[in-house]
Amino acid sequence: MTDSTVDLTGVSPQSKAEILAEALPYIRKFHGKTIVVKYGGNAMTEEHLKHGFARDVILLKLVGMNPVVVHGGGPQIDNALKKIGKQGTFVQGMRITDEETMEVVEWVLGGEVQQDIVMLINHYGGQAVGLTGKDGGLIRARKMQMPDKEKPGQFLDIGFVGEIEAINPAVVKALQDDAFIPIISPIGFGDDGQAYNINADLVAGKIAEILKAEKLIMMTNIAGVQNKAGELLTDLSAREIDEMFADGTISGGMLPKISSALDAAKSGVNTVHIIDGRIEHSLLLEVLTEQAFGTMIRSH
Ligand SMILES: Nc1ncnc2c1ncn2[C@@H]1O[C@H](COP(=O)(O)OP(=O)(O)O)[C@@H](O)[C@H]1O
Ligand SMILES: CC(=O)N[C@@H](CCC(=O)OP(=O)(O)O)C(=O)O
Repeated sequence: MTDSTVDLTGVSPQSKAEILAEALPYIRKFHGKTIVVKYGGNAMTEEHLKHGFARDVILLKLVGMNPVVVHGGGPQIDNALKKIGKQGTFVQGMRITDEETMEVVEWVLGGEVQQDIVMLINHYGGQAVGLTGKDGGLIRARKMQMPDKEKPGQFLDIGFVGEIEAINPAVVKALQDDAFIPIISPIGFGDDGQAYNINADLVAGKIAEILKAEKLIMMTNIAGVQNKAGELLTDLSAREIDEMFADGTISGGMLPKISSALDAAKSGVNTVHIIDGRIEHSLLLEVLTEQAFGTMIRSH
């Protein structure tokens, strides 16, 4: 048994068959549809989760869906920064990115993390191709203007953090048509060739929107969005999200996540989910079963 294999010895043949049969309507419904998966750095901290994820993505592709993976790597960047004696600092969920940090970000995201995912998917028999925003002009970015909450009308300088100016999905579409699985690193490029560090949730949301994805699934390190009392909210409307932003219930990395989830839902992505990527095969559970899971973001 490999470390990504679930032990089914106690499960009866009948139950195994039922699990497979339950997937059939979902396979039919999502056949030929694009599923954008945001694979957060916190959902890839354990080796067995990475193996399980790679196999899940291949399975979705093999049954006729078009998975597109946008990966993060926040904790992995933090580890690399620690090695050079630097500490990661965030403002409203965005990493302050000086020149040295940008070099680390490019190396960790576009190198280590992306190649790790590509290698695992290929190891299990899929055909993954790694892309950064530079490839095929995929992500054009500019320096992010971050409003200073203390000084209305002014902006904070958070370095080489980018916001998306435009997405050119041609390269992703070409790969999809050719049975490849695109693995996208959230690094954008300015017209002058400057690389920008973009929060992976923003890239995933925008890619889902541009590709007219059926689903956007954000895999993170928490069961879903919680209210002030710490209870899991199984679905959230735009109005509820506004209230939670206003009263501070949503903070840190959840801020860009919810914003881009809501933008994607409003822009026509049919279903948007925030799920717990620490659960083995959470991706399959979300796409192929009736299991209610995580938080669904509604556009109205
Ligand atoms: N209302 C909330 N509900 C759930 N998580 C929240 C909330 N507000 C802030 N968070 C934080 O957001 C984190 C997820 O964002 P982040 O760490 O950026 O994840 P990822 O690396 O997967 O993008 C959670 O682990 C949690 O600490
Ligand atoms: C600007 C900014 O904050 N960029 C992120 C990019 C990686 C990311 O988003 O990773 P997760 O999805 O694992 O959080 C960062 O530097 O951490």
